[in-house]
Amino acid sequence: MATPLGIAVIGTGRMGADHVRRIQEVVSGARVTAVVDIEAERAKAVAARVEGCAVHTDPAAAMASAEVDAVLVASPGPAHEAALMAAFARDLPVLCEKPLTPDAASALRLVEAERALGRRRVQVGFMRRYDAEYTRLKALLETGQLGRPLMLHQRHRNVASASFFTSDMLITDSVAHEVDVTRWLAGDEITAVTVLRPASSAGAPEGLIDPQFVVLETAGGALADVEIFVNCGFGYQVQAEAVCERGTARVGDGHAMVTAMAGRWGGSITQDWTERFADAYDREVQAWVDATRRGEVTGPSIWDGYAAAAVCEAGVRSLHEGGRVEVELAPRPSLYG
Ligand SMILES: NC(=O)C1=CN([C@@H]2O[C@H](COP(=O)(O)OP(=O)(O)OC[C@H]3O[C@@H](n4cnc5c(N)ncnc54)[C@H](O)[C@@H]3O)[C@@H](O)[C@H]2O)C=CC1
Ligand SMILES: O=C1[C@@H](O)[C@H](O)[C@@H](O)[C@H](O)[C@H]1O
Repeated sequence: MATPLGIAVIGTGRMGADHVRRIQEVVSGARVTAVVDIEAERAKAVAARVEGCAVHTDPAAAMASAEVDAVLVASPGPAHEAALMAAFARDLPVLCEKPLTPDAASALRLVEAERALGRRRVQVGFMRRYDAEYTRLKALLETGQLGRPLMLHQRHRNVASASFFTSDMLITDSVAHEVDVTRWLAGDEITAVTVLRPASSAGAPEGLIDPQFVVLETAGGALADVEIFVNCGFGYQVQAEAVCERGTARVGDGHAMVTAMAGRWGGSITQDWTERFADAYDREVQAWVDATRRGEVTGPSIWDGYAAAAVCEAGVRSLHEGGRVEVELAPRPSLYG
């Protein structure tokens, strides 16, 4: 394809607007030809920065345009199913922000709909798979030098949660990343989840169960623990340590630069995901554009999105009912290996 890939960006909030900027200024081989938001003024403000960009309030209307070759979905999770079904109706390739959907049933409907098309059309936005530190960890584990991973310790801290954040969203919106990382690094499905509740922080909004402590079990017997704390107040920290048979490997300590000055030693902590994972988002979107222009779909699949949704749903049950909840996955279609 000699002409740039024409992309419709659905949802022009924080992530959508950042992806529009990325496609226009960082990524090669693509341009934004349409933006969509149910808040028309927000979409118009973003479109005003892009020459020749159409504005819509309905995703299906944008997808009907001959200028749109592919779709980037950055609306909230509950709106993803409708947007993806509209893209499937036009057989358009999609990069869908995580979570694929907030529950397993809707995610499975999407797996079935893609399977009915007979080929993959969707890459799910689990961007940590494109982060330099996480890809090095994955590559090291794949060499086998450390032996099998037995345990994975993960920490996920946000400075403060959004006003609409619920206790369930700590799992479905935030821990969804660690669920994907665990499946990806272990190369295995997660079979059970236990969510424990430490005392909630006085810094968290009234009624929000924050922090939470999540234990994931894999089919091969590995254990992963995740501390999720979305009102830690001090910084954005995402860390993972793999404990293997012959050694350990750890990423996310944030020691990219350490300064020594005026009798003090130390570094700074990133404040949010747009800063910590900026390079990962760039690589993720470029990889999607490149694959789409080759007529391929790579990266995290709709199955990965479904599996994460099923694990998160089990986690939400454990949060409310207590105890260990087993994950029930539908049979994996051959399309997903
Ligand atoms: N990969 C990552 O690290 C991150 C991913 N996300 C994901 O990105 C997505 C968007 O998150 P944010 O940008 O933070 O949310 P946001 O609330 O800032 O923006 C969402 C936008 O979508 C619009 N919208 C709502 N329903 C819509 C619909 N049916 N059709 C079109 N537009 C609609 C809203 O009006 C709003 O402008 C979510 O799925 C979220 O989980 C968010 C933050 C980081
Ligand atoms: O995906 C993201 C947000 O939606 C979520 O709310 C945050 O907890 C994550 O750190 C961020 O990467």
